[in-house]
Amino acid sequence: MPPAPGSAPAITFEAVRKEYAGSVAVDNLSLAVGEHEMLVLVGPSGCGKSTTLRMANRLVEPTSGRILLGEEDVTRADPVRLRRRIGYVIQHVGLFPHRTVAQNVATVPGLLGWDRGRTRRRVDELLELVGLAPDRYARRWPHELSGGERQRVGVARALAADPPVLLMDEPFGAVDPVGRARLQTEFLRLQRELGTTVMMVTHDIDEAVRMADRVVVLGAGAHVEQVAPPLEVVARPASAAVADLVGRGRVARLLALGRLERADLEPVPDDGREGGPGTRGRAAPTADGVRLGADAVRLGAELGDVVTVLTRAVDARGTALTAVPVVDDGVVVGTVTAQSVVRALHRLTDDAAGTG
Ligand SMILES: Nc1ncnc2c1ncn2[C@@H]1O[C@H](COP(=O)(O)OP(=O)(O)OP(=O)(O)O)[C@@H](O)[C@H]1O
Repeated sequence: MPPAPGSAPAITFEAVRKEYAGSVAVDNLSLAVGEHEMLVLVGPSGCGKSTTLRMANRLVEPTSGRILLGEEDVTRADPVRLRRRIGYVIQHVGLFPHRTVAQNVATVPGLLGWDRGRTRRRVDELLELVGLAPDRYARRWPHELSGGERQRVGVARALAADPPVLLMDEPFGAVDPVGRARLQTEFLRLQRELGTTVMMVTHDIDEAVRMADRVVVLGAGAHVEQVAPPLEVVARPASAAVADLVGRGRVARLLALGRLERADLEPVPDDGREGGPGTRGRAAPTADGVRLGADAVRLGAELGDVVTVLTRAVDARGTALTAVPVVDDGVVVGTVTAQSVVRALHRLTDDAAGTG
């Protein structure tokens, strides 16, 4: 979610600059992460993503500018205390090899001086949350886990003391594509449930558009090319650099993010026999060219799902149908064809260019 009007952002970067030995990694970054927001930074290698993230928990000190956590200036906060309030997950999760899964997850509660009972309950709860049954996993050692399981333990460890803010640097980078998609979905569920504010770094635009409330596309020196919800970044790239990043597979991404609207639909055909002019709007009519039932799609459906239904729809004789009814609240409100999907793609992209 973008920051709610009037509420203080969870993290604010104000004209932040970072130089390493005279070379500029982050030039002049101003950015705000809303409370409970999932903000994803994406951009080419070396553009300053990790440096940006690491300045928020003072693993890296800014050369100039301010970073606020809520209203507190992190550059003045005690770094150790700060890091207990901010969870941090990195690609190769960095579990302590000589500590069990439970001991790893209990790291921050231990530092905070929680008693054993409370810590144990929290560890079990967190392991359940990330899908690792405590009785099977709590006593295992990191080397006895798969890469995906290690990553889950890393997430559980970062969330153990329920930090309001979580920083994640390529958290799923080391996991295979199938495991990765599952972890992304589960992580999003967890983040929504806990309301954690997350700032995440990835170089994978698909991961960014899949997970973010807002995507931040960065160029060299952490120059902000665009900050917008995923659909807008894909449909309306704000610069050539963003267009480049989303260019390959853009249509597939638009299909995954865009939804079917009334303006995209064709009328219900009026064949003069069945229903006549009154066909439209009636629940489940049957008319030639429009077969209702399994092949209807909902208004608001994901465009990709609409295409799937369209490519599979056949009539009683097995002949491919070119139009599929669209239902809203149990009422047929029109039909969708390949042409309607193309129209929807134009709507999404033309709107952006201010021409549609
Ligand atoms: N400790 C350091 N000392 C000197 N230069 C550094 C240091 N850390 C990063 N840099 C440089 O700062 C720039 C930004 O690095 P950073 O790791 O923030 O980029 P990134 O966008 O996260 O890259 P990647 O996607 O490859 O991880 C790079 O040019 C990098 O070489």
